[in-house]
Amino acid sequence: MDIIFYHPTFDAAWWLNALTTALPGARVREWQPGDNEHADYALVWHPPVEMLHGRELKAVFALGAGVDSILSKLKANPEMLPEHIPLFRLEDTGMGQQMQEYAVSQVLHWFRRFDDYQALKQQARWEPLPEYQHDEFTIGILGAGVLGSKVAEALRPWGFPLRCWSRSRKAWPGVESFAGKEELPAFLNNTRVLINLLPNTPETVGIINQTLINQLADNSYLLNLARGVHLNEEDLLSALESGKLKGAMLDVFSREPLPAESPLWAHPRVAMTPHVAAVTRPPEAVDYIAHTIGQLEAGNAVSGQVDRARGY
Ligand SMILES: NC(=O)c1ccc[n+]([C@@H]2O[C@H](COP(=O)([O-])OP(=O)(O)OC[C@H]3O[C@@H](n4cnc5c(N)ncnc54)[C@H](O)[C@@H]3O)[C@@H](O)[C@H]2O)c1
Ligand SMILES: O=C(O)[C@H](O)CO
Repeated sequence: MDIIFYHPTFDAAWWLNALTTALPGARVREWQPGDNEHADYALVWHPPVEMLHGRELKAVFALGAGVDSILSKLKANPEMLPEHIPLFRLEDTGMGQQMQEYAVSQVLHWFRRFDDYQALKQQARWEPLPEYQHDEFTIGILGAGVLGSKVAEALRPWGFPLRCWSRSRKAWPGVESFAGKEELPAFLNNTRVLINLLPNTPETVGIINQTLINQLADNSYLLNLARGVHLNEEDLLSALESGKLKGAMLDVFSREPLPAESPLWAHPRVAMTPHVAAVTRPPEAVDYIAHTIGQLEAGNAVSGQVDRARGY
């Protein structure tokens, strides 16, 4: 079996070695421009069109959870990967735990009013504030997939009312499930902390805008862990200005790296990280890909295949 690998920043030597160990007998090589030799599988992130074009591959694996960048490339270059070649993505592979850590720590930060105490400290003010109550801190998770479910699971023991929104209804213990566009208003009503874990699709671009934010509880908080294009950054700034939103924690931005002139950098109620909420963990990713290839070779059903028409 021949496997080609391409990632703009990962240590290819490490991956080649790990894949060869996990798939004994496989010949794994780093793809280089001009390499048109046979391959059965391709492991990629931001691949050049010519890497995949014209190949009769058994499958392609995207080396991340979100497939928006490869799907938009495929839209512009459909010949790059014919529809009959399946595209897989990473499901969890350690990202779930990272999202849990991020979400739990940030929700508790807001719930315990550390943002307020930080602001008071700037003014050298010693001022105990009233406690927030769990029942006034409803947490709504947009996107109830692999990562949304892990975040819900980690938040459950903390006693906050939990709800999720997705295309189809979920039956998760302790989580109220809302499904489809028609139930979005009910999901937003009274939500105090909105956590975004949707995929980037034509239906979800710009979803966190003024209309959506206005339906949240007053003094609410936004945690964007998915993609920058989900959020209208001007509407966010207006909502912070009006007081509708009390704070935002952003990991992803409409332009990355965030341009120096963005007002988000200096905003006192916006915190941020540089798209690191959940990164690909190579050992877990290799295990997952090796297992999936083994299942595909054995003709067994596997999960993680991207539905190109749906966009995720
Ligand atoms: N910031 C980071 O570091 C980072 C890391 C990993 C993933 N992500 C992002 O997180 C996203 C989610 O990952 P995942 O593995 O949980 O994806 P997933 O495909 O398992 O889950 C997606 C969820 O969104 C819901 N959904 C999709 N379109 C919808 C629509 N139009 N209306 C309602 N619900 C809709 C689905 O029903 C599903 O519940 C990824 O697509 C990626 O963009 C970000
Ligand atoms: O989708 C992912 O895996 C991360 O956001 C990296 O882009």
